[in-house]
Parts: sequence; C-alpha cells; structure tokens
Amino acid sequence: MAMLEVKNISISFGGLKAVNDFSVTIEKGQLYGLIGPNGAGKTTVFNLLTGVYKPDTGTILLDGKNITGRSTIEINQDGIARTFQNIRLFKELSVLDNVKVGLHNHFKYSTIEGILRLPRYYKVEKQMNERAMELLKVFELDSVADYKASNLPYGAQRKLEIARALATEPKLLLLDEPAAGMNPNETAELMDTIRFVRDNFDMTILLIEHDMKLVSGICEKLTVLNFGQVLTQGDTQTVLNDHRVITAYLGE
Ligand SMILES: Nc1ncnc2c1ncn2[C@@H]1O[C@H](COP(=O)(O)OP(=O)(O)OP(=O)(O)O)[C@@H](O)[C@H]1O
Repeated sequence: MAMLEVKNISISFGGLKAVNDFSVTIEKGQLYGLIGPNGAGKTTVFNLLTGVYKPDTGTILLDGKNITGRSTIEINQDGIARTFQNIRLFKELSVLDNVKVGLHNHFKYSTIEGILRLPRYYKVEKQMNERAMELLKVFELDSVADYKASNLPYGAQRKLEIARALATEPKLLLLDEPAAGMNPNETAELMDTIRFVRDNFDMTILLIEHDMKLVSGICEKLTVLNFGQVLTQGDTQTVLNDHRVITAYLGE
C-alpha cells in the first residue's frame, strides 16, 4: 500500500483554480519532489495535504486512511508533519524546547499533574528531555540545546525545524523549500541530512524545491506542477529531461 495516495484534488480561490485535478502516489520510504515555476500551486498542495485548506473535490489517503477534510491537528496526529518555506520556529524558546513542542503528541500529562508538579509530570518531562536530546544529537544540535532558537545560524535553524517535525513521529514528512536562502555548502549538508532522515527514520519525504541540484541529487521521483495542473510525473532524470518541463521553467 502506498504511503500517500492523492486522487484528483482541486481547489479554487475566487475564479482561480490554484490546484486542478492533482493526483500523486508516493510509496513508503520514497524521497519525492514536487517542482514547478513560481505560483504553480506547490505550497497550495502542501496546504491541502495538511488540512490548512479542504479540497473542493478529490481524496487524500495516508497509509490507507482517508484524511480528506480533517483538521491540521488531526492530520498531524494521523502522521503528516511539515516544515515551512519561511522558517517557523518558536524563536524565543530554546533549541531543546522547540523539539519538545513536537513531542507533545506522544508524551502526555494532565494539566493538574503539570500545575501541581505531581510525580508523573517529572517523569514525563524527563522522558521528553531525553528523547529531545536524542533527536538533537542526530542533527548535531545537542551542544546548542540551551541556545535561543533565533541565535542559531540559518542552516541550523532549518535542521531544527526538521528535528521538531520528526519529534511528532510522522509517517510522511513534507519539506517546503528546505534549501531556500542557503549557500551551496549549507545545501550540500542539507542534502545529507535529508538522506539520513529517510534512511535512519525510515521516513517517506515529499519536498518542494527550486534548487535543481538538490532535486536531481536526492529525489527519486518528481511531479511537475504548472498552472495548478500536473505537467508530468515520473523518475527524476526522465522528468528533468522532458522538453515540456524545460519550456515551463523557461516560460517559452
Ligand atoms: N489563500 C489564497 N487565496 C487566493 N489565492 C491564493 C491563495 N493561496 C494561493 N493562492 C494563489 O494560488 C496560486 C498558487 O500559489 P502557490 O503559493 O501554491 O504557488 P507555489 O507553486 O507554491 O509558488 P512559489 O514557488 O512561488 O512558492 C497563486 O496564483 C497564488 O496567488
């Protein structure tokens, strides 16, 4: 069974069909890219997958479960986590606390236990600290666990966002332009991180990206969107050599 099966979803804003009859199938463990020119509808697809928008038509199945029309919180609990084009960390919180925010899906104590600092509160907090530190180690951020998130360099903030998304223990990770604003060294390191996450967390990853070096370097399959519609989809090299894709990018 596919990890994600999207069938014919569409959404309009006023007269504009931002996403029109979009379908995609992503297998478990795949590293999949969604590309296309500016304004093609890529972020709107992410917003449909994560429940920010509800599709006018079509269905979305995650690991066989129909999640169409569910809320963002429900879909996160069902197993989709995302990062954003513009980094959205809790800038005033520590690096550690940013990851702990993501852990709250799986580690719970009641409000009363928290307010009264009952034994269970300390036990759960300890478990969360340990799990958060484990994740930070994976991303080589454990040594800066106490830093304010806003004090990290840009590349490290992106890694932290991915760590926080993974803390929710998703089945599917969506990355929206993870290399945006990165220099070539940071991008190369990010490519290693993404591969590492897929291999070591057994993760299925769908990413939006304009950086073709990253796309051709790590994505196994691609879907190209153009004016809200699928232009073509398939193996990365085949898609990137398709003259329609080249034309769409050059705007001829
Ligand atoms: N909430 C909204 N209301 C009205 N129009 C919207 C809304 N969200 C997106 N759009 C429009 O839908 C189209 C697709 O936008 P989207 O942001 O999904 O494109 P994109 O492929 O992610 O672009 P980019 O690569 O520039 O980030 C655009 O024309 C955009 O203006």
